[in-house]
Amino acid sequence: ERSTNGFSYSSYHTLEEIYNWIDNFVAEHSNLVSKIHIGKSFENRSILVLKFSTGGPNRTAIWIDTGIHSREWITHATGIWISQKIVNAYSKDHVLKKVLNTMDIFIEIVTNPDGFAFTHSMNRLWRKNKSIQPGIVCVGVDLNRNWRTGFGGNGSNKNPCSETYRGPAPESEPEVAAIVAFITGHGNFKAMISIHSYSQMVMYPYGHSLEPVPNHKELFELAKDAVKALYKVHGMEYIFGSISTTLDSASGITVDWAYDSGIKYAFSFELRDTGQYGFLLPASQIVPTAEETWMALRTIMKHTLNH
Ligand SMILES: O=C(O)[C@H](Cc1ccccc1)CC(O)(O)C[N+](=O)[O-]
Ligand SMILES: [Zn+2]
Repeated sequence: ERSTNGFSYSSYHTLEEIYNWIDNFVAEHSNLVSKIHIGKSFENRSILVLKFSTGGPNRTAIWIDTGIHSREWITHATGIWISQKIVNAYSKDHVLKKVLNTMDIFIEIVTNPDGFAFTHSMNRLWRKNKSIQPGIVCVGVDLNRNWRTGFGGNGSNKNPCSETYRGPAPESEPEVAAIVAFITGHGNFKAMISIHSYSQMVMYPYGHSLEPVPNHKELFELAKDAVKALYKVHGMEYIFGSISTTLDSASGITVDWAYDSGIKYAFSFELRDTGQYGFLLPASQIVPTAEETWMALRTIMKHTLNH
Protein backbone atom coordinates (compact mmCIF):
# COMPACT_ATOMS: atom_id res chain seq x y z
CA GLU A 1 0.00 0.00 0.00
CA ARG A 2 1.22 3.56 -0.62
CA SER A 3 2.82 5.13 2.44
CA THR A 4 4.79 8.23 3.34
CA ASN A 5 6.56 6.18 6.02
CA GLY A 6 10.26 6.53 5.56
CA PHE A 7 9.99 9.92 3.89
CA SER A 8 12.28 12.32 5.72
CA TYR A 9 10.73 15.73 6.44
CA SER A 10 14.16 16.97 7.52
CA SER A 11 15.91 16.34 4.18
CA TYR A 12 15.88 17.95 0.76
CA HIS A 13 14.34 15.84 -2.02
CA THR A 14 14.36 15.51 -5.82
CA LEU A 15 11.37 16.30 -8.02
CA GLU A 16 10.58 12.60 -8.41
CA GLU A 17 10.75 12.05 -4.63
CA ILE A 18 8.39 14.98 -4.01
CA TYR A 19 5.89 13.87 -6.69
CA ASN A 20 5.99 10.36 -5.22
CA TRP A 21 5.43 11.77 -1.74
CA ILE A 22 2.44 13.76 -3.04
CA ASP A 23 0.77 10.60 -4.37
CA ASN A 24 1.42 8.70 -1.14
CA PHE A 25 0.36 11.64 1.03
CA VAL A 26 -2.93 12.07 -0.87
CA ALA A 27 -3.62 8.31 -0.74
CA GLU A 28 -2.98 8.29 3.01
CA HIS A 29 -5.20 11.30 3.78
CA SER A 30 -7.86 11.07 1.05
CA ASN A 31 -10.55 12.24 3.51
CA LEU A 32 -8.92 15.69 3.69
CA VAL A 33 -6.46 16.02 0.79
CA SER A 34 -6.74 15.72 -2.98
CA LYS A 35 -4.33 16.34 -5.84
CA ILE A 36 -5.23 18.76 -8.60
CA HIS A 37 -3.35 18.92 -11.91
CA ILE A 38 -3.47 22.57 -13.02
CA GLY A 39 -1.28 22.35 -16.11
CA LYS A 40 2.02 21.43 -17.70
CA SER A 41 5.36 23.21 -17.43
CA PHE A 42 7.34 24.39 -20.43
CA GLU A 43 9.21 21.06 -20.50
CA ASN A 44 5.88 19.26 -20.11
CA ARG A 45 6.07 18.28 -16.46
CA SER A 46 2.82 18.10 -14.46
CA ILE A 47 2.02 21.11 -12.30
CA LEU A 48 0.38 19.81 -9.11
CA VAL A 49 -1.59 21.49 -6.33
CA LEU A 50 -2.68 19.94 -3.02
CA LYS A 51 -6.24 20.77 -1.94
CA PHE A 52 -7.14 20.53 1.75
CA SER A 53 -10.92 20.50 2.20
CA THR A 54 -13.53 19.19 4.63
CA GLY A 55 -16.26 19.47 2.01
CA GLY A 56 -18.65 21.95 0.42
CA PRO A 57 -18.41 23.26 -3.12
CA ASN A 58 -16.11 26.22 -3.90
CA ARG A 59 -15.51 27.46 -0.34
CA THR A 60 -13.52 30.63 0.26
CA ALA A 61 -9.90 29.61 -0.16
CA ILE A 62 -6.32 30.26 0.84
CA TRP A 63 -3.44 29.79 -1.63
CA ILE A 64 0.17 29.02 -0.70
CA ASP A 65 2.92 28.52 -3.27
CA THR A 66 6.53 27.47 -2.68
CA GLY A 67 9.40 26.89 -5.08
CA ILE A 68 8.55 29.52 -7.71
CA HIS A 69 12.31 30.15 -7.71
CA SER A 70 13.86 26.72 -8.06
CA ARG A 71 17.06 27.30 -6.04
CA GLU A 72 15.07 28.28 -2.93
CA TRP A 73 14.95 24.66 -1.71
CA ILE A 74 13.96 25.54 1.85
CA THR A 75 10.59 26.68 0.49
CA HIS A 76 9.61 23.32 -1.10
CA ALA A 77 10.75 21.55 2.08
CA THR A 78 8.64 23.97 4.14
CA GLY A 79 5.62 23.39 1.87
CA ILE A 80 5.93 19.63 2.39
CA TRP A 81 6.30 19.95 6.18
CA ILE A 82 3.33 22.34 6.42
CA SER A 83 1.15 19.94 4.38
CA GLN A 84 1.96 17.19 6.88
CA LYS A 85 1.35 19.61 9.77
CA ILE A 86 -2.14 20.47 8.48
CA VAL A 87 -3.29 16.83 8.36
CA ASN A 88 -1.71 16.08 11.76
CA ALA A 89 -2.87 19.21 13.59
CA TYR A 90 -6.36 19.49 12.08
CA SER A 91 -8.04 17.51 14.87
CA LYS A 92 -6.09 19.20 17.68
CA ASP A 93 -5.59 22.85 16.69
CA HIS A 94 -8.86 24.74 17.21
CA VAL A 95 -7.81 27.58 14.88
CA LEU A 96 -6.93 25.20 12.06
CA LYS A 97 -10.12 23.24 12.66
CA LYS A 98 -12.18 26.45 12.34
CA VAL A 99 -10.24 27.48 9.23
CA LEU A 100 -10.85 24.12 7.53
CA ASN A 101 -14.47 23.99 8.58
CA THR A 102 -15.11 27.11 6.54
CA MET A 103 -12.35 27.47 3.97
CA ASP A 104 -10.17 25.35 1.67
CA ILE A 105 -6.37 25.51 1.61
CA PHE A 106 -4.45 25.02 -1.65
CA ILE A 107 -0.67 24.43 -1.63
CA GLU A 108 1.48 24.32 -4.76
CA ILE A 109 4.79 22.87 -3.58
CA VAL A 110 6.79 22.73 -6.84
CA THR A 111 5.72 25.88 -8.67
CA ASN A 112 8.69 25.74 -11.05
CA PRO A 113 9.26 22.00 -11.73
CA ASP A 114 11.58 22.44 -14.71
CA GLY A 115 13.88 24.80 -12.83
CA PHE A 116 13.77 22.56 -9.77
CA ALA A 117 14.82 19.48 -11.78
CA PHE A 118 17.66 21.58 -13.23
CA THR A 119 18.91 22.57 -9.76
CA HIS A 120 19.35 18.84 -9.07
CA SER A 121 20.85 17.90 -12.41
CA MET A 122 22.94 20.81 -13.62
CA ASN A 123 22.92 24.07 -11.67
CA ARG A 124 22.00 24.25 -7.98
CA LEU A 125 21.59 28.03 -8.19
CA TRP A 126 19.13 28.12 -11.11
CA ARG A 127 16.29 30.56 -10.39
CA LYS A 128 14.10 30.94 -13.47
CA ASN A 129 11.95 28.48 -15.42
CA LYS A 130 13.44 26.70 -18.50
CA SER A 131 11.49 28.29 -21.37
CA ILE A 132 13.34 29.03 -24.62
CA GLN A 133 12.51 31.37 -27.47
CA PRO A 134 13.70 31.05 -31.12
CA GLY A 135 16.77 33.15 -31.78
CA ILE A 136 17.38 33.88 -28.07
CA VAL A 137 20.46 32.28 -26.52
CA CYS A 138 19.63 32.66 -22.84
CA VAL A 139 17.14 30.34 -21.11
CA GLY A 140 14.34 31.01 -18.67
CA VAL A 141 11.93 33.63 -17.39
CA ASP A 142 11.76 34.89 -13.81
CA LEU A 143 8.32 33.59 -12.80
CA ASN A 144 8.09 36.30 -10.13
CA ARG A 145 8.20 39.03 -12.82
CA ASN A 146 5.82 37.47 -15.40
CA TRP A 147 2.50 38.42 -13.81
CA ARG A 148 0.23 41.02 -15.44
CA THR A 149 0.02 43.66 -12.65
CA GLY A 150 2.87 46.11 -13.10
CA PHE A 151 4.38 43.93 -15.86
CA GLY A 152 7.35 45.52 -17.59
CA GLY A 153 8.04 48.05 -14.85
CA ASN A 154 11.50 49.00 -13.75
CA GLY A 155 11.53 46.26 -11.10
CA SER A 156 12.15 43.68 -13.82
CA ASN A 157 14.42 43.26 -16.82
CA LYS A 158 13.73 42.95 -20.54
CA ASN A 159 17.05 41.20 -21.16
CA PRO A 160 16.49 37.40 -21.52
CA CYS A 161 19.91 36.79 -19.95
CA SER A 162 18.91 38.63 -16.76
CA GLU A 163 17.92 36.72 -13.61
CA THR A 164 14.87 38.99 -13.41
CA TYR A 165 13.88 38.63 -17.09
CA ARG A 166 10.14 39.33 -17.21
CA GLY A 167 9.42 37.23 -20.33
CA PRO A 168 8.00 38.35 -23.70
CA ALA A 169 4.55 39.15 -22.30
CA PRO A 170 2.49 38.86 -19.10
CA GLU A 171 1.53 35.25 -18.31
CA SER A 172 3.66 34.07 -21.24
CA GLU A 173 4.96 31.26 -19.02
CA PRO A 174 2.82 28.13 -18.59
CA GLU A 175 3.72 27.91 -14.92
CA VAL A 176 2.21 31.37 -14.29
CA ALA A 177 -0.69 30.99 -16.74
CA ALA A 178 -1.78 27.76 -15.00
CA ILE A 179 -2.09 29.49 -11.62
CA VAL A 180 -3.87 32.53 -13.10
CA ALA A 181 -6.40 30.24 -14.84
CA PHE A 182 -6.92 28.16 -11.70
CA ILE A 183 -7.35 31.06 -9.26
CA THR A 184 -9.46 33.12 -11.69
CA GLY A 185 -11.61 30.08 -12.49
CA HIS A 186 -12.12 29.28 -8.81
CA GLY A 187 -13.04 32.92 -8.10
CA ASN A 188 -13.22 32.63 -4.31
CA PHE A 189 -9.68 33.09 -2.97
CA LYS A 190 -9.29 35.41 0.02
CA ALA A 191 -5.56 35.00 0.75
CA MET A 192 -2.45 34.23 -1.32
CA ILE A 193 0.98 33.63 0.20
CA SER A 194 3.98 33.20 -2.08
CA ILE A 195 7.03 31.83 -0.29
CA HIS A 196 10.63 32.62 -1.23
CA SER A 197 14.01 32.51 0.42
CA TYR A 198 16.15 34.07 1.83
CA SER A 199 16.26 37.27 3.97
CA GLN A 200 13.70 36.60 6.72
CA MET A 201 10.87 38.94 5.74
CA VAL A 202 7.06 39.04 5.63
CA MET A 203 5.94 41.48 2.96
CA TYR A 204 2.77 42.64 1.27
CA PRO A 205 1.94 44.59 -1.95
CA TYR A 206 2.80 46.61 -3.83
CA GLY A 207 6.19 45.77 -5.25
CA HIS A 208 5.69 47.68 -8.48
CA SER A 209 4.84 51.00 -6.86
CA LEU A 210 5.42 52.98 -3.67
CA GLU A 211 1.68 53.73 -3.48
CA PRO A 212 0.24 52.04 -0.37
CA VAL A 213 -2.59 49.55 -0.98
CA PRO A 214 -5.99 50.58 0.45
CA ASN A 215 -5.79 48.16 3.42
CA HIS A 216 -2.07 48.70 4.05
CA LYS A 217 -2.64 49.46 7.75
CA GLU A 218 -4.43 46.14 8.20
CA LEU A 219 -1.70 44.29 6.29
CA PHE A 220 1.00 46.02 8.35
CA GLU A 221 -0.63 44.94 11.63
CA LEU A 222 -1.22 41.41 10.33
CA ALA A 223 2.38 41.12 9.12
CA LYS A 224 3.53 42.34 12.55
CA ASP A 225 1.41 39.71 14.31
CA ALA A 226 2.67 37.02 11.93
CA VAL A 227 6.29 37.96 12.57
CA LYS A 228 5.69 37.96 16.34
CA ALA A 229 4.14 34.47 16.18
CA LEU A 230 7.11 33.32 14.11
CA TYR A 231 9.62 34.83 16.55
CA LYS A 232 8.08 32.97 19.51
CA VAL A 233 9.00 29.59 18.04
CA HIS A 234 12.79 29.81 17.68
CA GLY A 235 13.62 33.47 18.29
CA MET A 236 14.21 34.27 14.61
CA GLU A 237 13.76 37.91 13.74
CA TYR A 238 11.91 38.75 10.53
CA ILE A 239 11.34 42.25 9.18
CA PHE A 240 8.05 43.23 7.58
CA GLY A 241 6.41 45.89 5.45
CA SER A 242 5.39 46.55 1.86
CA ILE A 243 7.63 45.06 -0.79
CA SER A 244 8.53 48.36 -2.43
CA THR A 245 9.47 50.03 0.87
CA THR A 246 11.11 46.97 2.53
CA LEU A 247 12.93 45.40 -0.37
CA ASP A 248 13.14 47.15 -3.68
CA SER A 249 10.85 47.80 -6.62
CA ALA A 250 9.80 44.56 -8.26
CA SER A 251 7.26 44.47 -11.08
CA GLY A 252 5.08 41.71 -12.47
CA ILE A 253 5.14 39.85 -9.14
CA THR A 254 2.73 37.22 -7.85
CA VAL A 255 1.26 39.12 -4.93
CA ASP A 256 0.64 42.37 -6.82
CA TRP A 257 -1.45 40.37 -9.30
CA ALA A 258 -3.19 38.59 -6.45
CA TYR A 259 -4.04 41.86 -4.73
CA ASP A 260 -5.35 43.47 -7.88
CA SER A 261 -7.41 40.34 -8.57
CA GLY A 262 -9.29 41.02 -5.33
CA ILE A 263 -7.24 38.85 -2.96
CA LYS A 264 -6.85 41.39 -0.16
CA TYR A 265 -4.59 39.23 2.06
CA ALA A 266 -1.58 38.79 -0.21
CA PHE A 267 1.85 38.19 1.31
CA SER A 268 5.29 37.20 0.18
CA PHE A 269 7.63 35.53 2.66
CA GLU A 270 11.38 35.37 2.56
CA LEU A 271 12.47 32.46 4.76
CA ARG A 272 15.81 31.79 6.46
CA ASP A 273 18.54 32.79 6.57
CA THR A 274 20.03 36.30 6.26
CA GLY A 275 22.97 35.29 4.11
CA GLN A 276 25.22 32.96 6.07
CA TYR A 277 24.13 29.98 3.94
CA GLY A 278 21.58 31.71 1.72
CA PHE A 279 20.00 29.33 -0.78
CA LEU A 280 22.24 26.51 0.52
CA LEU A 281 20.52 26.42 3.91
CA PRO A 282 21.56 23.20 5.70
CA ALA A 283 18.88 20.49 5.97
CA SER A 284 19.18 20.72 9.77
CA GLN A 285 17.30 24.02 9.52
CA ILE A 286 14.35 22.63 7.52
CA VAL A 287 12.14 21.63 10.45
CA PRO A 288 12.88 24.70 12.61
CA THR A 289 12.21 26.97 9.60
CA ALA A 290 8.97 25.16 8.76
CA GLU A 291 7.78 25.22 12.39
CA GLU A 292 8.18 28.99 12.68
CA THR A 293 6.78 29.63 9.20
CA TRP A 294 3.69 27.60 10.07
CA MET A 295 2.94 29.89 13.02
CA ALA A 296 3.10 32.95 10.74
CA LEU A 297 0.84 31.27 8.16
CA ARG A 298 -1.58 30.19 10.89
CA THR A 299 -1.82 33.83 12.05
CA ILE A 300 -2.71 34.97 8.52
CA MET A 301 -5.23 32.13 8.08
CA LYS A 302 -6.93 33.03 11.38
CA HIS A 303 -7.23 36.68 10.36
CA THR A 304 -8.52 35.74 6.90
CA LEU A 305 -11.18 33.53 8.50
CA ASN A 306 -12.37 36.35 10.76
CA HIS A 307 -12.47 39.18 8.16
O1 LIG B 1 13.52 38.91 -6.43
C1 LIG B 1 12.61 38.24 -5.90
O2 LIG B 1 11.66 37.75 -6.50
C2 LIG B 1 12.67 38.02 -4.38
C3 LIG B 1 12.24 39.32 -3.71
C4 LIG B 1 10.79 39.52 -3.88
C5 LIG B 1 9.88 38.74 -3.18
C6 LIG B 1 8.52 38.94 -3.34
C7 LIG B 1 8.04 39.92 -4.20
C8 LIG B 1 8.95 40.71 -4.90
C9 LIG B 1 10.31 40.49 -4.76
C10 LIG B 1 14.09 37.73 -3.95
C11 LIG B 1 14.37 36.22 -4.02
O3 LIG B 1 13.55 35.53 -3.13
O4 LIG B 1 14.09 35.75 -5.32
C12 LIG B 1 15.83 35.92 -3.63
N1 LIG B 1 16.73 36.27 -4.71
O5 LIG B 1 16.96 37.48 -4.93
O6 LIG B 1 17.14 35.35 -5.42
ZN1 LIG C 1 12.70 34.04 -4.82
